[in-house]
Amino acid sequence: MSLTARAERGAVHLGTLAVGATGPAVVIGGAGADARWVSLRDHHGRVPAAEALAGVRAQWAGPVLVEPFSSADLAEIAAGADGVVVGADWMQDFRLVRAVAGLGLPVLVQRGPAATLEEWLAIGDYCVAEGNDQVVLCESGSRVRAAAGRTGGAAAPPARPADTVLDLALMREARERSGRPVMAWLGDDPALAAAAVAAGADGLLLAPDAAPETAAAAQEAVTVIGAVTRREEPDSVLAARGAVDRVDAALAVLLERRAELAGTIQRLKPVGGFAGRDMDRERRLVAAMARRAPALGEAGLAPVMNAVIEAGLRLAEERRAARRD
Ligand SMILES: C=C(O[C@@H]1C=C(C(=O)O)C=C[C@H]1O)C(=O)O
Repeated sequence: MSLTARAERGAVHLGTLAVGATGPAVVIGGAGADARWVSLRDHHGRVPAAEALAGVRAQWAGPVLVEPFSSADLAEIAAGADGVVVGADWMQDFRLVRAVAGLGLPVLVQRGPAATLEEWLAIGDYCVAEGNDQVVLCESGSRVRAAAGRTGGAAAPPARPADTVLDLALMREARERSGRPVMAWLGDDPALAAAAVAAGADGLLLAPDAAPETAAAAQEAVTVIGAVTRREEPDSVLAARGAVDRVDAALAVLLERRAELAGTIQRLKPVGGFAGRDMDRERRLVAAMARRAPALGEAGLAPVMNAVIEAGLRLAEERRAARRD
């Protein structure tokens, strides 16, 4: 079975950002993300939505989502945000969810830490019943541990990984059952970014103030792991070049790793470097690769792999010479 899943969600547009389209997964969170968000619950309702939005807009021209504190925030959110976050801690506040859905903005529904798949999907259907089908589902973890060292106040979304465990199987099932784009909440910890992308996440949700390094690590997973596991279907030169750039990023990571491993073999073989070249082994590895790259085939792969192998051997010989100096 192929690892590559076809991306075929009904896309949801957060301003200019398409979530669940045939392009790459998106990152929403702090600096370095594709979109930002702000939670008014972090401020316990003391900061008006318009003020919070203005604060983000002053430093960021892209899409902005807002999690309301109460229904009093909704008019200002409707006037200035590109989407609304239904937080994990109040996913089942039906009155507020209904009012949020009624704004007509895209809604990102975080799964409550004890909510079942059915309860979570029902919130999406609830939005649809309000005439809003612009729904993204965000798996946000189940509470499975004591809330040790939990920070951010009782109203803050659960901070991974302190007390919650992300359920990527549930996220994947939500995607299959609902046909909606799905995301994974990573908070400030990018450790599961690669796993989430590989499990089919259409996006990664980071903490609103996630460190730039967290956003960078999430983007790297979207790029490299996405290139391997997510089949993009670009329909323009620009989009196709973006997709090629992601595949090249993955190739670069693998080529560097391959050169290291081939270098290890040169050091361990009785005769390493160009002098110990084993053309039979090279032909066999090209044949094995051709089974995964049938369109290129052995004829297409052989010159590519010859160049790759020679680059590795040159690097190994340079390093050997440097060790001798
Ligand atoms: C790494 C080796 O040395 C050389 C380099 C190879 C490679 O980069 O894959 C393959 C065969 C040899 O010509 C090896 O013998 O396995």
